[in-house]
Amino acid sequence: MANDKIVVENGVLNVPNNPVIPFIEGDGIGPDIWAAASRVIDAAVEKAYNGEKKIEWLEVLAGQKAFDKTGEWLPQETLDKINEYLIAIKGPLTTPIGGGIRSLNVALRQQLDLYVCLRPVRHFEGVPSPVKRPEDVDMVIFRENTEDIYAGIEYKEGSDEVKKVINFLKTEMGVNKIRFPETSGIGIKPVSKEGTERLVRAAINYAIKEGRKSVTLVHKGNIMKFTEGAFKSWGYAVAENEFADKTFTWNQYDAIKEEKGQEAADKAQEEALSAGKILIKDSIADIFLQQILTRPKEFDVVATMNLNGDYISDALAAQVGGIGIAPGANINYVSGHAIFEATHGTAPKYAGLDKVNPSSVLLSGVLMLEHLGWKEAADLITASVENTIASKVVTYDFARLMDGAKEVKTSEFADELIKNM
Ligand SMILES: NC(=O)C1=CN([C@@H]2O[C@H](COP(=O)(O)OP(=O)(O)OC[C@H]3O[C@@H](n4cnc5c(N)ncnc54)[C@H](OP(=O)(O)O)[C@@H]3O)[C@@H](O)[C@H]2O)C=CC1
Ligand SMILES: O=C(O)CCC(=O)C(=O)O
Ligand SMILES: [Mg+2]
Repeated sequence: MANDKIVVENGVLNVPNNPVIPFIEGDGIGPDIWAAASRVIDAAVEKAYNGEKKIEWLEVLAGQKAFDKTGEWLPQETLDKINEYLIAIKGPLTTPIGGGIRSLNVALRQQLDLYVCLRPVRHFEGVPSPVKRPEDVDMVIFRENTEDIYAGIEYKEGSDEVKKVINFLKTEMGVNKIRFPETSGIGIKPVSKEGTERLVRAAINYAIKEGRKSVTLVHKGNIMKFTEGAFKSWGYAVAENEFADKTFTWNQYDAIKEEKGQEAADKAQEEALSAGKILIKDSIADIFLQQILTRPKEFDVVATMNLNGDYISDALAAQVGGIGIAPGANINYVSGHAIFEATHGTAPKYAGLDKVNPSSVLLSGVLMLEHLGWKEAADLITASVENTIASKVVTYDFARLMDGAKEVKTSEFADELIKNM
């Protein structure tokens, strides 16, 4: 069987029938969930296309497995292979806290410039949830993936570097409000116009393509004016400059209100929305976290910076059953590179127990199949996840919250998904 490369031509993916797709198994629970998810993906592809299409998986190393075999945490060969084959999928990788190596997950996103972290959040019927109407949650998070405080520009307390930075801030920049300068670590938060524009552009393009109603820019711009506040202003400008005929912004609403009064602004917004325009609005991050719980129906596509997006992803995942079922993708819409990955981490206490829910990495695989245009296979998996959960055969995370559920292992859940396909 001929192996082949996925290529991007004029912005469109060209996917052969036997594409080579690199995978990183991941640390901790990675091997358990990847073994289960890859079996389900293969079964769905086989069933959807009667053997005409098949993914040729290519293992690439990162994390502990890479270190044990090569002495490197993220070998150049791994980056080269993903670069070459364009699309990859990965399990979670461990990041030590408070020292040690920087996040390999973040490094992969930065080095391949995968500027969008796409995390759709929807409810599957029957999945236990802490909220009354989890079905009201149907949001798609566009998290900026390459900058912000998450970029890892940090200087350790007591180091020569931090002394230099603090001295520079004091003497060159007139900063006199570092409360304990002798014992502070310093983190730097770069947020750029270009980085914001490409993220918000991707979110609006997605909203247009998928017939979504609004894009909410989430920021803490009242406090961090030139990073998060600028994100909001640059975001509105993208909508107004590049999507004028397809969007109506709260910025425009405010301008009309100022000039002609509230009634005129309400009327303009109503007319725009009934003409099918997408509402571009914004929300300060703290109240946003309340409102996604109390009024989730008001939110649709969400565009935000890296750290906010990290918090929001796990908070929203909780509302629809937890991170065991929350998928994700890291994408560069220009180069065509993408790495699909679970939202959760390595859950070390469950490593090797064949216990956890493989749905997060599996549904990331569904996103990947959709991205490849292999919708039939993607739909088979989605329907099987729905049916299997409805039959109450689930892993521990759901079983502990469901009455009358049968708890199964990770591998058994995969068997059940394949059987129900
Ligand atoms: N993209 C990535 O690769 C990510 C990597 N990480 C890394 O993972 C490591 C551990 O992080 P931690 O903060 O503990 O977060 P984790 O997401 O690894 O685990 C936290 C808890 O979430 C639940 N959980 C996670 N995955 C699953 C699953 N597949 N099925 C069911 N439940 C699940 C478990 O809850 P319970 O205890 O209630 O059963 C688990 O104890 C860190 O090194 C961190 O840096 C973290 C996030 C993303
Ligand atoms: O890289 C890590 O260890 C954590 C990343 C993370 O939490 C995320 O991307 O959601
Ligand atoms: Mg996270």
